[in-house]
Amino acid sequence: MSLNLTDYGLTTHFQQAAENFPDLFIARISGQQRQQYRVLTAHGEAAAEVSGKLVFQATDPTDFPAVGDWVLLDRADDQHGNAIIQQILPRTSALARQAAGNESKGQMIAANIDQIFICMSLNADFNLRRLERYLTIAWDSQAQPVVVLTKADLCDDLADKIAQVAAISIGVDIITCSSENGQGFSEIQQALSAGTTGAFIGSSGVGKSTLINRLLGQDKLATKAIRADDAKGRHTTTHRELFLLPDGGLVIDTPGMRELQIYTGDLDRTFTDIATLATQCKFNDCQHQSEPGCAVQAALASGELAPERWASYQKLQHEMAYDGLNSRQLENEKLNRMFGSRGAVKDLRKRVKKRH
Ligand SMILES: Nc1nc2c(ncn2[C@@H]2O[C@H](COP(=O)(O)OP(=O)(O)OP(=O)(O)O)[C@@H](O)[C@H]2O)c(=O)[nH]1
Ligand SMILES: [Zn+2]
Repeated sequence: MSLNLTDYGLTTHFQQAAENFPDLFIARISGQQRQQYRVLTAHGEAAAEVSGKLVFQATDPTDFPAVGDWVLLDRADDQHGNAIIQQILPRTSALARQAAGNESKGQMIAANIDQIFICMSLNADFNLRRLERYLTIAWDSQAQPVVVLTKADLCDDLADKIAQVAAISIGVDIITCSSENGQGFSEIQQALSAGTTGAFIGSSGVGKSTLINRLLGQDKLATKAIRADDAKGRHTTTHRELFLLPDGGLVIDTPGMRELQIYTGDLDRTFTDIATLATQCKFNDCQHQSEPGCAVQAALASGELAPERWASYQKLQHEMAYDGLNSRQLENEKLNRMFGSRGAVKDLRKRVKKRH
């Protein structure tokens, strides 16, 4: 079997990065179970594991490959044993979460995602503060967020709900959909164009699996109703976590995505209104508490800034702590490390810490 990796999202960006290593073979991670990886190569799907050198050099869980990563293998297939992953190519985006039991280390959920579809249902799950939280995670990953409002069939004040969402989703497209009547599906398909990779995040039960199955044209993912039957052993789980859609887009769906908590975030992108206000404060280092000439406090007093939104901002700011580094900085840090500049990394950390 042979695969055209362009179908699986290979771009000239990654191709060029791989050309620096003419003896190695490019592949994309399509599944992971602990240390065991599935990869897509030009020759088809193969089993792979990371090299000892990669393990030895790793200083952080995010140094390990994740689903969606483009990697370099020592061989083109696994006919003579697992392919060995020698290198991870620099990521264009990274979705990470806090590693279990570790406050300062990140764990990769998925890499090289182009669009993050933030799903929120128009009935029980509707919560603007939660949306701000997901937007913050999405912006930070470097992927483009898209808001997907699900279960439109269960909503009778659609225009009002959309207006509320639009007010806080600055720079983001909003798609309204329903799996009951197919509304909004073509818009999602358009946003997930051929060769680009999407991920669906959002609370449990908002309809992510239902949506992905619809896009796939078949029931590959167990929805809540089906999972209840799982105890009877009717459905075997696949290790595949990267799916090719009939229309050419790709979807990454990993278990970690379903337990996404805030870990790093880009607050300035989610709260551009507050970021703009802050530039108008009298003091550069204004903490927006009781300083004279604080534009944020003034906006709160005049009603221009909603107190719930300000509280949400402060809460998220408080939760985010990774030596103050966001995902982009973490990736840069990784590049430095690849070029052996440990000193540079330490300096970066120190600089960022000072700033906060
Ligand atoms: N009325 C209505 N129900 C829906 C729609 N989409 C999904 N559902 C139902 O909502 C329930 C949850 O859907 P899932 O697709 O399993 O939700 P999920 O987001 O994948 O949930 P997790 O896997 O727990 O993260 C199921 O019973 C679906 O049938 C919709 O557009 N309209
Ligand atoms: Zn201020």
